[in-house]
Formats: sequence, structure tokens, C-alpha cells
Amino acid sequence: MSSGVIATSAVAIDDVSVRFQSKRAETTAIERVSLDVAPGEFVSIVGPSGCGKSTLLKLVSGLLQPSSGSVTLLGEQVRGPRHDIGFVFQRAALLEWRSARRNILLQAEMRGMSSVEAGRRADELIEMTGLSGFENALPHELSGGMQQRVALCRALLHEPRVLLMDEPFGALDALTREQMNVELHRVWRETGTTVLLVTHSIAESVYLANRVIVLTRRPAVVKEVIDVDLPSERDYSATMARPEFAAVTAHIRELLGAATGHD
Ligand SMILES: Nc1ncnc2c1ncn2[C@@H]1O[C@H](COP(=O)(O)OP(=O)(O)OP(=O)(O)O)[C@@H](O)[C@H]1O
Repeated sequence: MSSGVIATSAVAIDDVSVRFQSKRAETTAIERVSLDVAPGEFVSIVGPSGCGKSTLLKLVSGLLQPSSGSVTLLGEQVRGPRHDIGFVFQRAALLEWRSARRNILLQAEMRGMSSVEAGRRADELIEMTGLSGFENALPHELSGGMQQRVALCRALLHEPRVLLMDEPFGALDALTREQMNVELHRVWRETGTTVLLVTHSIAESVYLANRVIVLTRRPAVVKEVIDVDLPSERDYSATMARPEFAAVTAHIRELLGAATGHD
């Protein structure tokens, strides 16, 4: 940490606004949003389409600078692209000519990691995400869920303390998505990584998170922050059947209904 200050938050978004300027108009995507994410926390972000969720992740990764306010990642103000994070997008974006394992190892090559250490870590992640036996398969030989697992392994290879996920399971069928939720939850518990997840699925947002941030329609402001009071070990079916789960998801649905103005 350059400032010598001990970071109490993994991510601190402080009074951030984002305005996009074009020749035709100015769009305010985010309006005075503040959010603190503790180390090791799993935070889901939900909100109406186009409200500014991806913009929020871009701010944290340093791909975008706020118009006002500040973003701090691991104790350092974000002033440009940060390479000490992991990022998983909706599309796995794998290199078609490289095997699953070599796609994962791409991360190490780009970072100049020791190949022995990277290989050890890749094998550990392959095992953790159930990809064993498919290390040498090419992307077109993998299912959509498997491709996303490879993308997850690639994002975790350098053991980032913060993982950003932008609708990572949006292109998967419902059943595969549930399986990926269970796996992601387990991987998160095993790695202790701080996760910020943008999702359109209310069930996913609640099943995975310690907290759910509900944003309003654009310009996004924080409508409500919901603490998820569920056991940290979460069997999927048992969690879905819990009355607290039903109550929280119903509450979020209501908030989003109000947020989109269709109420
Ligand atoms: N580079 C940009 N230039 C101009 N406007 C932008 C830019 N990036 C995003 N926007 C606008 O900012 C708003 C928020 O976009 P963003 O992608 O963050 O929304 P989102 O909540 O992630 O959407 P979705 O849920 O549909 O993926 C939208 O109105 C979008 O058109």
C-alpha cells in the first residue's frame, strides 16, 4: 500500500458519479454512489437493465474514471487499469486454438508468473472447478458451463484478492447456471477472495452473497443494501426452500419492480 494506511475495505466507492458526454447528449449513469466492500465479502449488485451496473465494475477495475468521487481498491486510489484483480465477463472469450489448461495459463504468461507456480495453481483450480479430465480439450469441445469454468480459473490464477464478475452465467441454461452458482460459492469459500458480482438473477444474487446492493434505474443510486442472513454453507435446494430466502428474493423483486417503474 503506497499510502501506508491499513485498508479496512477491499473496495471503497466514495460518493461516485459518472457522466458520459457525447455530441448529442450527456448521460448520467451513476449518481453519488457509495459502497464499502470488506475483505473476503461477496457482494451482488442488481438493478434494472442499463442502470449502470457494468459501469460500476469498470470503475473498480480502473477501466473508467469517475466524473466525481473516488474509488479505492485494496487501500490505493484507482487511477488507471488495475492488474491485481480478476475479471469474468458474460462471454468466456477463450482462445480457440488453445486447450482449457493453456487458456488458464494465458494469465500467467501475460503476467510473467513462474511457470512452475502457475502450473501448480492451474491444476489446483482445474480440480476445484471440476474440469479434471478436460485440461487438454479445446474450447469448442467444452460446454458453455465448462468454458465459463475455464474463464473463472483464468481469472483466479494469480490469486487476485478482488474478483469482479459481470453477469458471468447469463448465457447459460438454468440448470447449468445453478451448478455454477454452487461451484462459485464453494470456490469463494475456499479462496477467501472478495467478489463483486453483477447479475440479473435475483435468486443468484441472494444465494451467493453476504450482501445485495439494489440500484435504481439510471442514473443509478443505491436503493437498498440487503444483508443476506443465510448459513455460510449453502446447499442449493435447501437454501431455496428456506423462508428467509423467499422473503429476501420477494423483497428485491418488489424493489426492482418499483425501480423499473412498472409497478
Ligand atoms: N462509454 C459509454 N459512453 C456513453 N454511454 C455509456 C457508456 N457506457 C455506458 N453508457 C451508458 O451508461 C448507462 C449504464 O450502462 P451500463 O452498461 O453500466 O448498464 P448496466 O446496468 O450494466 O446494463 P445491463 O444490465 O443492460 O447490462 C447506459 O445508459 C449506457 O448507455
